[in-house]
Amino acid sequence: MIEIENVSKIFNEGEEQAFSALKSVSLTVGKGETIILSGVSGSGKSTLLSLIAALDKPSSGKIIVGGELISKLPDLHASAYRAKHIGVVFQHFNLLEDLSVEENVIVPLIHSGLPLATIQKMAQKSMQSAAIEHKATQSVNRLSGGEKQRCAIARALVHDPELILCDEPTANLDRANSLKFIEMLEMLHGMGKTMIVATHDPLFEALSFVSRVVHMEDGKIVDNVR
Ligand SMILES: Nc1ncnc2c1ncn2[C@@H]1O[C@H](COP(=O)(O)OP(=O)(O)OP(=O)(O)O)[C@@H](O)[C@H]1O
Repeated sequence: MIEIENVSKIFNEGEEQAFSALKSVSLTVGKGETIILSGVSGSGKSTLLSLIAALDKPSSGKIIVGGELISKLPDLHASAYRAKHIGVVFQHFNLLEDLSVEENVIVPLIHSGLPLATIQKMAQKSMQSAAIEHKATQSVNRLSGGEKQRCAIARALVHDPELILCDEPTANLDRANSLKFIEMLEMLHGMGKTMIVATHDPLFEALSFVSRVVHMEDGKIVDNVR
């Protein structure tokens, strides 16, 4: 599903403040695998996720997702690739606070060209999967942290992506909500989704549905434990 070959990322390349955030990283992730990316703050986890999501491009190396070379996609194609294949859940949820839950959830479908009734049905289904449909009409700014996270999950799932990327998804959740989030990941794993979760959270250690913990240090993968 994902092949990452000798990927390096240098920020501010060629300038005095050039910084090498990823150093020749190689990783293969099979379809349906759940991978934990671990490592201290600054080790390169978010940078790697953003390259897989084609939100940024590597300085060198290749990233192939589902047979498509995404490391060189022009921006327009990169957003089409995300809209079709990727769901992303961020630490800070990245929701539009003044809009309702349902309005946030349909954002990824705005340019899909699908009829409104279809979009509303897809949003309904996704909000049900994420257990947030009872708050559909409520503004996001009045939700609790756990509810915001469930709204973010509903938005990430609305277009039924095969690949789900999570960046520190439980950093702003209490233990009970973190455990609920993990249950949801397990359900998505059962649906055959491929998932990569960057986290420091010890709750993710030794989960039965996780196939590997990939440990990063200083821009490199130092351990790839099955
Ligand atoms: N746009 C940028 N310009 C310059 N340096 C950057 C940029 N983005 C990230 N970096 C640097 O790259 C390194 C890796 O950052 P990254 O966000 O990938 O780490 P991380 O492992 O995800 O950390 P955290 O757990 O804190 O999110 C850090 O030292 C960071 O300061």
